[in-house]
Amino acid sequence: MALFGLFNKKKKESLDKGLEKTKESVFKKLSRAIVGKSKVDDEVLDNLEEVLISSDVGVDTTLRIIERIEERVQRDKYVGTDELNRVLKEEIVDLLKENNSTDYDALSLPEGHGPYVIMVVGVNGVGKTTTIGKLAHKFKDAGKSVVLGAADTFRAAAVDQLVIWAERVGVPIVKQGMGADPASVAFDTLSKAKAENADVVLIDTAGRLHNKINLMNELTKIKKVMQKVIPDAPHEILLVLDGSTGQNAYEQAKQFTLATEVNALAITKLDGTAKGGVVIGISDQFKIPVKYIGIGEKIDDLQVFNREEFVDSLFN
Ligand SMILES: Nc1nc2c(ncn2[C@@H]2O[C@H](COP(=O)(O)OP(=O)(O)OP(=O)(O)O)[C@@H](O)[C@H]2O)c(=O)[nH]1
Repeated sequence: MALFGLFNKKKKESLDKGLEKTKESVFKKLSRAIVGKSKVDDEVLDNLEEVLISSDVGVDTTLRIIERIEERVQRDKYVGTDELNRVLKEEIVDLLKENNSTDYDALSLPEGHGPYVIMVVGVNGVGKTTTIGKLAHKFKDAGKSVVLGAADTFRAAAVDQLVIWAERVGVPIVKQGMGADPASVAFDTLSKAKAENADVVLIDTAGRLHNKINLMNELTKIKKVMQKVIPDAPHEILLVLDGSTGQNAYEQAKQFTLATEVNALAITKLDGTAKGGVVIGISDQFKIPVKYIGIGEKIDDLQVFNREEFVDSLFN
């Protein structure tokens, strides 16, 4: 229990530190929004709307949050500005619950399932390879056997980088030469994982967005070939987005959700940006749960997303 408490404390400290910039910016704006006001009225709500939109929460999600707070003000008759932080936290957590009603442990996999296959997608440079490395480390730490598949064969550097991560974490990797067919790499990876009865497979893919049809065709082909080995693979399509790109991340989410059935999100580089609000907006807008957040470059700087912890860290 004491050890668990220590772990949680460490996790919270890293989260607070990782979200420092967003938090500072939101806090400053919020203080300005309520200056000289003792109760939440229309003017405060207008200001709050501006705060959320300028914090990259997105227009639609902001309006949904404001609507919830308006209802709350009507119901409770009086909401003091000193309560605004608490009310905001509660309403945002409830909103995020709509995308994922149960609190789950992202690292605990279905029992007796065979290899759990995660296909990782996202454009170059968002932190895909790094996220796969960190995730492999997390699963390994949780006692799972992991196999990596280097199906981003478009750039030699991408394979090399994943090899470095595999060595660092101490997990096997399946690769072929540069320019090889990504679907063939995926096939080999799943065959190895199945033969060795591995717990988790993480497949890196090339995320070229220049042509939606190409992207769709490529991802569909990889999936089809995977299903020859494991019929219900991939179990998870994890889209990695760079949180520091703000509105660009929304656009990428739009393109990828049109191209394939994304069912989990990892949002990276939340450290060093004031745009952390994207986590709330993207999850709400696309109705896809955020499973992981990246808050630094080091191996331990990936956290399993917890909406209460996140919102608490942002608005405290
Ligand atoms: N600060 C910070 N940097 C990160 C995070 N995640 C990844 N990075 C850095 O972002 C850069 C790009 O990460 P990669 O993992 O190479 O990105 P990728 O999407 O695989 O890109 P390609 O390898 O070019 O396809 C690297 O320098 C990483 O160290 C994060 O959460 N925080």
